[in-house]
Amino acid sequence: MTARLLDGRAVGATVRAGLAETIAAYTENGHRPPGLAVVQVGGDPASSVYVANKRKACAKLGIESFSHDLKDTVSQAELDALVDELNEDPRIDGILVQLPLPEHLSADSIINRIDPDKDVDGFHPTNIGRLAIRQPGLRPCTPFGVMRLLEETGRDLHGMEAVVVGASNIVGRPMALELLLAGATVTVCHRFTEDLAAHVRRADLVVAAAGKPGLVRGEWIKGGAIVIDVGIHRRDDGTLHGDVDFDAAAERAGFITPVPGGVGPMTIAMLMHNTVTSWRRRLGLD
Ligand SMILES: Nc1nc(=O)c2c([nH]1)NC[C@@H]1CN(c3ccc(C(=O)N[C@@H](CCC(=O)O)C(=O)O)cc3)C=[N+]21
Ligand SMILES: [Mg+2]
Repeated sequence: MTARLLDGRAVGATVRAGLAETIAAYTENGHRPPGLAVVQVGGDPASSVYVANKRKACAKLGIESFSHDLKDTVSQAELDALVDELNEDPRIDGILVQLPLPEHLSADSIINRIDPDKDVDGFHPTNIGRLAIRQPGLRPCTPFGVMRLLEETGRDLHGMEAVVVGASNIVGRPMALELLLAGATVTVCHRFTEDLAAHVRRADLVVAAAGKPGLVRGEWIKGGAIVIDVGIHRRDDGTLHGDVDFDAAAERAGFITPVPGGVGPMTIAMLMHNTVTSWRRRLGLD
């Protein structure tokens, strides 16, 4: 392997340590701690593990977490009422409603209902709009985490040919906006793209976020390119894999993220970052 690893666990830990310091400095001066509300609907085991990890990460930093575990039979009206209550609660700086939601509930309507200044996922149309016009509010966590990882490469993104594979609301599209604002020339590939290989072969930076295991082949990677893998898939043997054929890509890339241990831990770190940003703004600390 020739690529250098972009270690999301290590960079995420650095981000979290910085946040812990900020929180300690202000709470020692008598300010209330940051508060994050985590709403989970139904008891999906994978989701529960993930939510429990977020709570632990919060506690370690000095963020107070408020858990709301709702039955999967909860009505839209009840969920709406909870979001309204959390929007008004002065102890709460961030609201995260774990997705996906059961079929009978509308994720769009919940995302739209969350106060954009408490939308620590960065999913609200206001926050996506702010990003699009370079007035970032709360930035979507996964693309934000990727931008933080890219800093580790020390490379200048200006003029770089960046190819984003996947155009989802929560990763691909905001990722393209982030890279555009950073000065890259951005191509977004998606299900209707005719020759994915041709686009990837030109890329100095590839962000794979299609949700298809092994979609991006190692032989497509340009020598020295940066490869960021947002995909996460569990095989029957329990091992995790991304959207990139890692072993072959690592032979050619300059930098590459592993799965696990790459983008995933950065997403959580940036969720904490957004919670602290929202808290500072709410307390007038900036
Ligand atoms: N409102 C909302 N916001 C989210 O941000 C959100 C969500 N809903 N629903 C579920 C997805 C999934 N997601 C992950 C974040 C980090 C890891 C992560 O840290 N993964 C570890 C591996 C974990 C393992 O071992 O299973 C890694 O990549 O190293 C995984 C998954 C955030 N999500
Ligand atoms: Mg797609």
